[in-house]
Amino acid sequence: MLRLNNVNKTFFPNSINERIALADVNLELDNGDFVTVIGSNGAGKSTVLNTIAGKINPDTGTVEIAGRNVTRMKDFKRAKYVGRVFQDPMAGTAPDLTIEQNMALAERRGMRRGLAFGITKAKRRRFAEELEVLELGLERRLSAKVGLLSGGQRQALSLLMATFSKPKILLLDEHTAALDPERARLVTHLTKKVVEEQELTTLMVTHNMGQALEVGNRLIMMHEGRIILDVSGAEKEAMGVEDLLAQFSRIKDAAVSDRTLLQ
Ligand SMILES: Nc1ncnc2c1ncn2[C@@H]1O[C@H](COP(=O)(O)OP(=O)(O)OP(=O)(O)O)[C@@H](O)[C@H]1O
Repeated sequence: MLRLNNVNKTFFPNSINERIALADVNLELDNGDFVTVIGSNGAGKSTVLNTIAGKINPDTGTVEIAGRNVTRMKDFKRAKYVGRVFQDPMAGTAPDLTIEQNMALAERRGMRRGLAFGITKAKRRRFAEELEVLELGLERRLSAKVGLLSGGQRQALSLLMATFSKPKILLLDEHTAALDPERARLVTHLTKKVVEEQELTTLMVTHNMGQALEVGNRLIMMHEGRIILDVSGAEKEAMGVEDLLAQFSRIKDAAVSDRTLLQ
C-alpha cells in the first residue's frame, strides 16, 4: 500500500547547517497496517510524513502509494490519497465555518475547488450519521462554528474529515500531543475505532511510548534519519515501555525526545 524506497533527504547540504533528515529509508506498509512511529529529537519522523504527503521532495528515492509512483506528484494532487491530522487542533479545520461546511469542504478534498458548499438535506443526514460515530453529540451541532469546539472535539472532527475520502494512507502527526490526558485518551480511542472500522493503512507519529505500544500492529523507532527498530505482531504486543527505553539506551548518543511521555 505504501512503499518508501531508499529515500534520502538532507536540508542545507554542504553547508554549516547541513541536516541529514532521512538516510536511506526503506519502509513498506501492507494494506491495513497501523504503524506507530517514535524516535529521538530530529530523528526524521515529521520528514517521513512530509515526504509521503508531498510537502517535501526527497533528494533521492521513491514514494509509492497503492502501487503508484507519486514521488514527483504535487501535494494537492496527492491529497486524494493521503489523509492527515496535525498536532495543532487549529490546523485541520476552519474555525469560522460551521461543522457541516467543514465537512463539505473535506469531502471535496482532491477535487476541483469551488466555493459552493452544496449542503443538501441528504448530505446533512449523512454528515450527522458520520458524526454519531464520535459519540460527542456533534451531530446535533451541525450549524455551530467549529471555532466554538474544544481542542479534543476539533481533533475528533479533523480525524473524521481526514478519513472522509477513504485515503489510501492516513498520517497522524502527534495528533493527541496538544490535548489534556483525558481528551488525548478519547481521541486515541476514536483513532483506533475509525482505523479499524475503515481498515485504513495508518502511520502515526507519537512521543507517547505507552500510546505507541497500545495502538497499531507495528512500531518503528527512528534515530538520525534511519529506522533502527521495526517490530510487529506478537513481538510488539509483548513489549513494554522499559523495552523501548532499553532500545534507546543501546544507541550511542541517543536520548529519547525531551517531549517523550512514557505512558
Ligand atoms: N524544513 C526544514 N528545513 C531545515 N531543516 C529541517 C526541516 N525540517 C526538518 N529539518 C531537520 O531535519 C531533521 C529531522 O527533522 P524532523 O522534524 O523530521 O524530526 P522529528 O523526528 O519529527 O523531530 P521532533 O520529534 O523533534 O519533532 C532535523 O535535524 C531537523 O532540524
